[in-house]
Amino acid sequence: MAKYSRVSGSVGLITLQNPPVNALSAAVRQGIVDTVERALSDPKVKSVVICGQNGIFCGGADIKEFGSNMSGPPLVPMIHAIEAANKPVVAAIEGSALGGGLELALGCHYRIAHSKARLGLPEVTLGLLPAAGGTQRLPRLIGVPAALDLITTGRHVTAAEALQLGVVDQVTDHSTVDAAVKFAQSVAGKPLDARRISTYPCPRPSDLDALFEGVMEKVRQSARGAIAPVACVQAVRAAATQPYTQGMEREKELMATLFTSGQARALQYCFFAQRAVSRWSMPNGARWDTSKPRPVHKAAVIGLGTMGRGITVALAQTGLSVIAVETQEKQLMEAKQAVSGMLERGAKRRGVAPALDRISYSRDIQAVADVDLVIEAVFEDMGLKKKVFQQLASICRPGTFLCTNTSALDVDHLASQTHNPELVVGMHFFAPAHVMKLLEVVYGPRSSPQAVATAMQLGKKMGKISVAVGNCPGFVGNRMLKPYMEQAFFLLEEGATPELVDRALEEFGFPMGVFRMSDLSGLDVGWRVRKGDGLSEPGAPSGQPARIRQGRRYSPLGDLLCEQGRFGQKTGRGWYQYNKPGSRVARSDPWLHSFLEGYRARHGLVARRIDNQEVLERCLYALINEGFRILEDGIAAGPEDIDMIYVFGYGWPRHRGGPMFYAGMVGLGKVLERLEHYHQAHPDVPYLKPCSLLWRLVASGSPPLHKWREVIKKLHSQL
Ligand SMILES: CCCCCCCC(=O)CC(=O)SCCNC(=O)CCNC(=O)[C@H](O)C(C)(C)COP(=O)(O)OP(=O)(O)OC[C@H]1O[C@@H](n2cnc3c(N)ncnc32)[C@H](O)[C@@H]1OP(=O)(O)O
Ligand SMILES: NC(=O)C1=CN([C@@H]2O[C@H](COP(=O)(O)OP(=O)(O)OC[C@H]3O[C@@H](n4cnc5c(N)ncnc54)[C@H](O)[C@@H]3O)[C@@H](O)[C@H]2O)C=CC1
Repeated sequence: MAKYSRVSGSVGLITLQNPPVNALSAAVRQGIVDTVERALSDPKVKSVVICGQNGIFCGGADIKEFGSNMSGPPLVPMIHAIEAANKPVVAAIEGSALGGGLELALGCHYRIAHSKARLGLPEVTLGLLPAAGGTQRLPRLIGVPAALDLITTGRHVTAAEALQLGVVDQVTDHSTVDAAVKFAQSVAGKPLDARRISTYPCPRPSDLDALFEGVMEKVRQSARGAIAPVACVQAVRAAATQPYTQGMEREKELMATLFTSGQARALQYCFFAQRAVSRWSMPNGARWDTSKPRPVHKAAVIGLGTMGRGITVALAQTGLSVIAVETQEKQLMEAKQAVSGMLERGAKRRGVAPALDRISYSRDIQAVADVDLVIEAVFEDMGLKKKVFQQLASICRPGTFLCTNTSALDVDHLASQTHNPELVVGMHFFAPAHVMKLLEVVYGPRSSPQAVATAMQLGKKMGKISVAVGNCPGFVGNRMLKPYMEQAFFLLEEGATPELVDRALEEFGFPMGVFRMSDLSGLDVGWRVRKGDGLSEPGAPSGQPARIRQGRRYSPLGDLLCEQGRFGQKTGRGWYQYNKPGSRVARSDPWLHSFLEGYRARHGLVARRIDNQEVLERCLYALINEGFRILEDGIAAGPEDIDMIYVFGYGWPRHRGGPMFYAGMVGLGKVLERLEHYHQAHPDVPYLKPCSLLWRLVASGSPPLHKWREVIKKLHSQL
């Protein structure tokens, strides 16, 4: 809807009304068409102001309408009618003007923004392009390079930057609507020809071809297979090289291709899934809307290694006081330096003062006695962690939440070391903790809803995408990684190379394939875990074939590399070779290839040709199958939780929506059929055996993802 009123005698005021973000639904578009017509036909009205209610101009097209039969007046002619009006139209921009909202404002003759407003064309992040003239008007207004930047990245700019770029005409610290009404009065009756952006010639930089080639190359590299950024460049190129009307045709044509693409569906799914995961629930019925978090003002971090340092930075940047505890003098000194450096660099980027004085350091765990919440990040060693939790339970004042950053250990077992297990949850950050967006909040059977709510809220405050998950080895993300990596190892045994496997996964859209990733994080990490699990004794345990452990197929390849001191980047050798320890550029290693040949010969394995399809199917479907098991076990409440964990924590390409969404896109029947096929070929690999939830979903006609919860509920009720 749009409300119409006449203010100050001669100004028609149109207020967009569609909470919470005044998205341009069919009703809003109809309201704009009607009210603009009314204002233009009222002789008492000399100028018009368009604003949005509740302090937000407009969040763009109504994304919820995209999947449905779109009715109502289309945006393009509506914006044209505004631009063609013979009375000045002023956009009063408060809060946000995004996507179609900014395109509407670009159709107006003037734009006035509040100093706190944010503007942008984020369509590319939804797999689209600004198809209501945005790709044609913006370059005409601010030039090709700046428009390309905004349109291909989708980044939001502040009002100050928008003013500097020339997107808005004025910025105010006071009431934007008052300023816009005053301004509208001052320009009433003035000629408008020079204010219609579509009539501007598009500035043509002399090196146009080189400019577009450079941008296209950059965009293709960072897009990792996403098609929308490429289409955005093509649309802006049309603005720079063709008359406006033809440019609009090109914009429409490109949008039509994007609009129906699977990528747009995946990205729009991610938009809503990202928000849906904050509405968490636990199997015992506790939920986000009935569980009140407790405020956290002061927190402690125990252990200042890789993770503790990042967590300390993230907490301090959020405005909390932090007590940072590290027992080793040398580590403490290094940590102080590293944390200060990270804070200073971050503050410089954001143009604020570094939060150095919010942190106090100590070697004595007694220093945490009066904090509201503790995050333990000592070595991944159950014995050590148990001791730390026992200490915390006796030192901290009653009611303190005790959290662990363990990546796989049993949170409930740690909780049992304290007098108040209900106050214990996992807060599983990802490295580097002050940068990575994902936080898994792990609840055990005894964690209280308030502890979960508090950790979730703290995560949100830190700018994380927090996902609440149940307690099991590896939780969600690392549990699913196990079958994925296992398949990659098996593929090497069967004839693949690390290069082949990584290439297939990187072409799929992962920033790094499994072996490059493993070299980066250190092969010794997994080795230690496998040793702890009794898997990686040198040589086969007596009476067992070398490649069988605990009754199932096992690949000792990773262990054999570690035995040679090949820990990855840190030692300059791993699945690849590096110029020197710590170097990042992975090079193919002939040693590794002959090592693989020798290994196969020793075990009587005959290398066969493996193609990309097999790599993707075996690695990804094994991972997805585990995702279904996680849903079946109730460890994740819904597929969106798993998908956001993979998108934000594991580099799953966002334009493929996350593993569970991807399974739906491929077709559950196909995933099931391929898993069965591979399981028949490898009956000693339990991860390839399709799980019962997948069978159940296929038997129920492969319902769309938003209906999976019903099937899961039924499955649980029958158990
Ligand atoms: C051939 C076909 C031709 C079609 C032509 C289309 C041409 C186009 O030009 C296409 C477009 O406009 S696409 C839309 C572009 N706009 C955006 O991407 C902005 C999305 N929204 C935001 O960034 C933040 O919500 C924002 C910054 C606005 C506010 O952030 P907050 O943190 O304050 O609030 P959120 O929690 O994000 O959002 C609150 C609730 O509003 C829902 N929502 C937000 N934007 C929406 C939108 N544009 N459409 C529909 N719903 C939207 C959001 O889901 C959330 O809902 P709940 O989770 O239920 O609370
Ligand atoms: N490194 C990673 O990528 C990730 C690690 N994690 C988990 O985070 C935890 C920490 O891992 P990292 O930071 O990598 O380990 P790290 O080895 O870099 O650091 C551990 C630190 O804890 C200190 N420490 C040991 N005992 C202590 C005690 N009693 N009191 C205070 N400090 C003590 C050590 O001196 C060391 O500085 C582990 O549980 C790990 O599984 C979780 C996510 C990712």
